[in-house]
Amino acid sequence: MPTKVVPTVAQSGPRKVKRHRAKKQNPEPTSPLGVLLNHEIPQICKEHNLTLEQVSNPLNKVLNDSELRKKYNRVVESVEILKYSSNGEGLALLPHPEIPGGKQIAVVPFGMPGDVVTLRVFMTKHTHVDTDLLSIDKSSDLRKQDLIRCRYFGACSGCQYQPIEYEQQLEFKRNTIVNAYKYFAPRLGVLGKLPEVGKTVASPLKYGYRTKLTPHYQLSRHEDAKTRPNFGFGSKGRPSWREVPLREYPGEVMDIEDCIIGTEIVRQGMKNERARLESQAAKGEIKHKGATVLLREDTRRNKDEVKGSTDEMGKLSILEQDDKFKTCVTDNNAIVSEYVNGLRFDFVANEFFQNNNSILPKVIDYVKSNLALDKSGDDYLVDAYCGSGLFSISCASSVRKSLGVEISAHSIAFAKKNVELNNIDNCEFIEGKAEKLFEKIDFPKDKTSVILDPPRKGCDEVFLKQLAEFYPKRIVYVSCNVHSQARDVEYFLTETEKGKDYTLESIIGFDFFPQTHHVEGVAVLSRKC
Ligand SMILES: C[S@@+](CC[C@H](N)C(=O)[O-])C[C@H]1O[C@@H](n2cnc3c(N)ncnc32)[C@H](O)[C@@H]1O
Repeated sequence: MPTKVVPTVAQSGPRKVKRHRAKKQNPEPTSPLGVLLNHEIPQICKEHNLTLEQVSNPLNKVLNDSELRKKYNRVVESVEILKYSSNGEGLALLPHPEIPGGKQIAVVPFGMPGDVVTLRVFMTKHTHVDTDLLSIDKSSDLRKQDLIRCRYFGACSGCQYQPIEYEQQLEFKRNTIVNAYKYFAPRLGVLGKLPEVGKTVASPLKYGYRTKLTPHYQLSRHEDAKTRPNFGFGSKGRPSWREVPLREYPGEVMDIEDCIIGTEIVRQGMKNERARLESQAAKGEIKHKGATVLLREDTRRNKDEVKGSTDEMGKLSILEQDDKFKTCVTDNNAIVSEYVNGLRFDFVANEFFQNNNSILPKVIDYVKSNLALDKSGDDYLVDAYCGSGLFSISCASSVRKSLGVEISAHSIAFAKKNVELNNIDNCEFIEGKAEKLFEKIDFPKDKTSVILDPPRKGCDEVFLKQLAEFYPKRIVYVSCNVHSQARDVEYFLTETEKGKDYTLESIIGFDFFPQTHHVEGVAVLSRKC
């Protein structure tokens, strides 16, 4: 006889219902989500006489009640897009699904201010809802659909601004900077210390400018080893407002055969690597479940030096342009070369280097002229966060001496090599955190200008305090995150002892990434006495 199993008390007791609890969102304040939660949502509430409570959602209830979730995850028609977020996504107010007369704030990727749209809410957060754009019922005056050049625009997460005239894109980017200083440097506004933000400087190339792309692939659970996985870029939700070709098993990664913001040789590299993945799949040779593939343009004067991505026949893809030879490198550790204003810069393929070569001469000219270097060449330069030496080396002929500091040992090694490659002898580089330069520096402060070009998170307070103590005559702050730049500039001018002696002379954007929401900010500070 089989043994009878008597349930224990715990087993026979009432089944515990697992309750979901929403995670508290605590984004980095200068990240796009931080800006949305701390500034853009409160701003919309203020403009529409709403309190934050009036637009908040009972997230824990929604997570634990499937009927309620159906009520929240719904299709909403006739929604007007009010403005862009700093991330290039539309922001709108929706009627609240539970509270009569109440509102919800919706984030609508690909929605443009002035559009009236139908959308689907697919995710509820405490503060707002995430949505997919289903159709545009009335187009914004700014929307020019015939400008869209990519068949994947409207689902791919890479570009936001393709249907917008280029001049208008520049104006949106200027507005992002205006808002960044309003949100992160409010005291400068009150003290009357904010100059008017200048007109964003255009990129010479509007497409075909990106010297680096990083498509990825991810084997989906539905795919057998012999099917090539999608190879491309992430999708932004599941919008259906535009017919975008999707493969049978759309995953997080969209299948994209070409990216028209890439340079010609990088686009060729993308085709080659896709074909390689196809043939590896056919042979069951895909080793990794997923990977990101580096595609980086390499430019050489000497054809014999070129190495890079090969086509299906195993032939090196090579492009001859302006007496130079371009290839697309896929090896993260390969050494690549770029030329800017005739100077050569070598660096490791997966280390930082600016991604839009066409705009660099304009940026360097602007930075150089705002360093206000003495024509006699008697000035000194500090290049903080110097990477492989782009700014130091570009300014070398106009200064007596420069000192660069950089945390990446690889980049420092290449900065030193680039000095030799360009026959320069007045640039020195040290490896370490930016503040390390103050242990070493002996430049006369009245003859020294400083370039800052930190990563997205900006500078830290320790560094900014020491910079103020060092007391250089001018500071040119280049930044890929205008929010952290605004925060740092305000801190420097108002919280450091000697920062109060400086004026914020100008703020301007450079369009390193046309068709996207990104903008590079350059702020110039000069010492009054
Ligand atoms: C935006 S890149 C600028 C590089 C260079 N100015 C250029 O244009 O090529 C920022 C650089 O800061 C470096 N970095 C990050 N944190 C740092 C720190 N705490 N101190 C010094 N360098 C840092 C990164 O390695 C990166 O090379």
